[in-house]
Amino acid sequence: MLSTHERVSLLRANIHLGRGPAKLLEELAEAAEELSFAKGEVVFSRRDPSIYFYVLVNGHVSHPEVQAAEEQFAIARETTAPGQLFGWGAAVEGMPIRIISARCDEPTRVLAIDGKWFQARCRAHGEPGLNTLQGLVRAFAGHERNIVGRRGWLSIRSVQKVYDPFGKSVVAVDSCSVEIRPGEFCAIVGPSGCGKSTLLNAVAGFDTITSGEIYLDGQCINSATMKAQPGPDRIVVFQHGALFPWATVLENMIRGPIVQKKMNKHQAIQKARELLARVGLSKVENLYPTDMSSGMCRRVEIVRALMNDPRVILLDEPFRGLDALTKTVVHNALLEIYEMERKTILFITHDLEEAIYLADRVLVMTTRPGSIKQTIFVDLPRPRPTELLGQPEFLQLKENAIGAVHEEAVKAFEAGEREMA
Ligand SMILES: Nc1ncnc2c1ncn2[C@@H]1O[C@H](COP(=O)(O)OP(=O)(O)OP(=O)(O)O)[C@@H](O)[C@H]1O
Repeated sequence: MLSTHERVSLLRANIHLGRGPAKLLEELAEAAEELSFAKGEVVFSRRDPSIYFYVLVNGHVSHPEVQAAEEQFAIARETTAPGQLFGWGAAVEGMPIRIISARCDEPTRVLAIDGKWFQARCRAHGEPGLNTLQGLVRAFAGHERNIVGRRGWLSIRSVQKVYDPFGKSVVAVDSCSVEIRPGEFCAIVGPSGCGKSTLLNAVAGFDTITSGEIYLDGQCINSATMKAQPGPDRIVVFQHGALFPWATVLENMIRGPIVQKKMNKHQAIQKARELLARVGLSKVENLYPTDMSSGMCRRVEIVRALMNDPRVILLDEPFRGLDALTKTVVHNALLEIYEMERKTILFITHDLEEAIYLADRVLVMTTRPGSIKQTIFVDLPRPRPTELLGQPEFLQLKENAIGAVHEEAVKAFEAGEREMA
């Protein structure tokens, strides 16, 4: 625990009070909450991001959304110096709330400050809110300018799901938190029955959760107190495929947007043909699914997912059961679509090689109740050629993933689970 004096020195580094009443800084120091985060944790996962902002005590925090953007930002991509501010709170009056996720890259300690409280105290001291956090305002003004329009930020916060079949409760997922930035390709792996599909269904809005919240672009889409609903902003591609066998590829493509009244028939046909052409599938538009290979059907399904311009694409083991050669083809097709659209993708699989080959980040889940055990950052350049699969850096990542999943699979086995990863 820091003393009040130490806290005041830390706060003074970045919080410039207009008229500088030392009393307010002291009040702030005493009210701030000291929190510790493990490596890989996301600061916002423990509290309402619209209310808090943070002062670094020690450690290292980076901002994946900022890193993802190409332009230069006024905001630091990393927060490393004690006293630096990060996060977004309701500290500044009149500014729209914009959330930036913050990932701890090493064990990190912070002072968490309730922005609403701070705002109220500023008013009581006659401090105009806008002058009090100059560093933060500058940072966010820069960020605000640059990320407007980017969509697909998924925030899963402390999610728990308890199934209660016949009164015998099954805790499928517990304390599960993860931030997926706009345009990120994130794979989830873990032993059988650890809760991967449960999590995906909760994001898709197919199922309720017992506690926690799930946000999409800052808007709550699932929580214990709301009735989750699927929406066209989140498209799911399942392992068993979902093309209508009685309809041609083109009819399959246009059906959704027409039924949902998002497009008229003419617009839908135009969009479908445009998408098929972009991935070299124009020739199959009049074929029926039964006339095509399973690999081709999967490719069509993924392209179909883009018809509604979703914010997030959720894939639940879409390539399970395909032979190795077909998998290579569909992997490349998916990567091509990803390069083209840069949609946020949440991809569930048992295949660790597939996860590393496709994703920016692989999340390893613990055995049931599932939570995030380990994050494997896949810093391999894109586009990714198939030859990458034999290269040492790829094999090293695969070995790390195998180690982490195997450990959990053994635990699952010991706990009496029949199936293994
Ligand atoms: N509707 C349900 N009612 C009761 N228990 C359920 C229900 N759905 C899933 N479960 C249980 O919740 C746990 C997590 O299931 P889930 O399907 O999410 O795991 P998974 O990691 O996707 O598994 P797999 O890799 O085998 O597909 C399992 O123990 C499962 O038996």
